[in-house]
Amino acid sequence: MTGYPIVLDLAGRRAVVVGLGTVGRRKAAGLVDAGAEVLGVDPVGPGPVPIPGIAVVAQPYRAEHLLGATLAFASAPPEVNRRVVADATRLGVLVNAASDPGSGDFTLPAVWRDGPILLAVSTSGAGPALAATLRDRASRAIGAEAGGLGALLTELRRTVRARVPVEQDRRRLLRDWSGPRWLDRWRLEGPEAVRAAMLAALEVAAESPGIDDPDPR
Ligand SMILES: C[C@@]1(CC(=O)O)C2=NC(=C\c3[nH]c(c(CCC(=O)O)c3CC(=O)O)Cc3[nH]c(c(CC(=O)O)c3CCC(=O)O)/C=C3\N/C(=C\2)[C@@H](CCC(=O)O)[C@]3(C)CC(=O)O)/[C@H]1CCC(=O)O
Ligand SMILES: NC(=O)c1ccc[n+]([C@@H]2O[C@H](COP(=O)([O-])OP(=O)(O)OC[C@H]3O[C@@H](n4cnc5c(N)ncnc54)[C@H](O)[C@@H]3O)[C@@H](O)[C@H]2O)c1
Repeated sequence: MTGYPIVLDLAGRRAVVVGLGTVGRRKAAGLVDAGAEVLGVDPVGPGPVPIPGIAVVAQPYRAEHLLGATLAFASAPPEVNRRVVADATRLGVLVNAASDPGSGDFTLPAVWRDGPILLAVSTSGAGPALAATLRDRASRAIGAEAGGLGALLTELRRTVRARVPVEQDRRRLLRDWSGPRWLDRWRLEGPEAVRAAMLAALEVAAESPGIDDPDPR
């Protein structure tokens, strides 16, 4: 069985990472990338290369460290992780268990981000290194244009909603701008050409409702 993927908004929410070794540091860095408020717990402290953006409690793990957490990550030695999983479960905090994944609530996919685009690949525990290989291959297939095009769409979708009065026109524009030809055009002609063409189509839809795209390349 595979799990249920969701995209969590962790901004301003606390994630507690117990154990800041190789695995815990990777989890903590990914959480910072996602905007979480990260608390690391490790008796050794932050280690020689501190992770920017995380707070560290230099103590052996205690259940109190989980208070106020939205997510917990058990990435210490297995005997500590078992306690983290038990405490988190009792407190209703969802927990990732690095040493015994089946005992926790969720596992992590291999991730690629570019602007608003997020690609996540899971092998459901079959092979984490394979997840990273598939992630690398899929991100190359998506290409370097997607992040820029995504960011432009974030901006233009707002303008479309504000300025294009006819729903059919709005839908036609937004569906068209999500087609693969715009990725190709971004690569061949550059971001400014794409932006100008989209703004021109937006202008037509705003000023002359019901007219087709004048630039349907
Ligand atoms: C994808 C990624 C995300 C992340 O953690 O950020 C991730 N592991 C990564 C790397 C990685 N992990 C391991 C290796 C060494 C090679 C190997 O063993 O294959 C490498 C490769 C490397 O280090 O390059 C060893 C390992 N991992 C787990 C166990 C325990 C077990 O399987 O029982 C063991 C054996 C430990 C031991 O030897 O005792 C368990 C889990 N690792 C998962 C995720 C979850 C399943 C995801 C899935 O199946 O898709 C799961 C179930 C739980 C979890 O941690 O969430 C990240 C990619 C980083 C990136 O490149 O972006
Ligand atoms: N999920 C994965 O990808 C993956 C990969 C390799 C290993 N593992 C498992 O993850 C765990 C961590 O692996 P690692 O390679 O990062 O190990 P590591 O030895 O590098 O790190 C473990 C950390 O836990 C800390 N620690 C020890 N006792 C603690 C306590 N009482 N409270 C808080 N922290 C404490 C240690 O100081 C150390 O920094 C292990 O249980 C291992 O079996 C998971």
